[in-house]
Amino acid sequence: MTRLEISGLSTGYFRQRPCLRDVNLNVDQGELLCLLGPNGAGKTTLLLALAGLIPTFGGTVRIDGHQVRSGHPRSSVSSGLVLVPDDRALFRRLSTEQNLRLAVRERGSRTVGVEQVLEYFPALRKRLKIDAGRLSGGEQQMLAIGRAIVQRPKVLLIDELSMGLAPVIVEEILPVLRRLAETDGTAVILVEQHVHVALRVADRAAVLVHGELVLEDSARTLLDHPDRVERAYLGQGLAASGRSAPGG
Ligand SMILES: Nc1ncnc2c1ncn2[C@@H]1O[C@H](COP(=O)(O)OP(=O)(O)OP(=O)(O)O)[C@@H](O)[C@H]1O
Repeated sequence: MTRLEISGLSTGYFRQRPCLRDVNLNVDQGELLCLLGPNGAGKTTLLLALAGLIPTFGGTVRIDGHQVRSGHPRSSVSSGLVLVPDDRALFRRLSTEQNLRLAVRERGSRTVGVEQVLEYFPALRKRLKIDAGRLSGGEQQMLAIGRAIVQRPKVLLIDELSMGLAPVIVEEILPVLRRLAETDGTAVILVEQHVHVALRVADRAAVLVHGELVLEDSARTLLDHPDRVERAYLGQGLAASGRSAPGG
């Protein structure tokens, strides 16, 4: 079943000069899609638009068939969409536990308890009383995703999951997203700069270049044919962007 349906979406920071043009993308219930693309392609912009944090200039976004009001973060949140931004948006001076409890309180009845988050991320159990600002980068990312999990998102958007994290930590976090998709039916969009890592965990991948989706296929197919992703990037100069090459 299609959970997230993006049709003809155009968005950006200036109406006269949209960064994204006519984006069409569907994500199914329980599906994990990785969104790839070189620097400045518009990946973050797409997530911000879906979360209602920047305006859209055309097109529609639907979750479970219901249209989300564009440019209204509350409409996105009440439709079940949760964004984990690249800065992780934690309350740094509140403890891990307070960060989680606040997320429970913000969302009311549809939430899951703190205990369930600790089942997903046992590493946080010993850090409950520590201020979020004093956690390691990996723990902060776990907490940020934990705050999202509390809200039982229908659609979960994660920007730059592995930024600044050791590979071993990333390997600990990614299976949680898989589990969330499989057990709760969450549709996940993961923006990830390590192409190979992303393709290994995702069901499907989409490559955004210059604000347009230029490639969409199953992650398995693209893992077997990394040249296709490479070619999509190459128009934008993969080497110059500093991104890790597919397979790297
Ligand atoms: N606040 C802003 N105001 C104006 N233009 C912006 C703003 N943020 C981003 N842009 C521009 O929008 C375009 C898309 O940027 P975006 O950050 O979405 O790309 P990205 O694919 O997420 O790149 P990266 O991987 O480097 O984060 C770029 O040309 C960027 O310069």
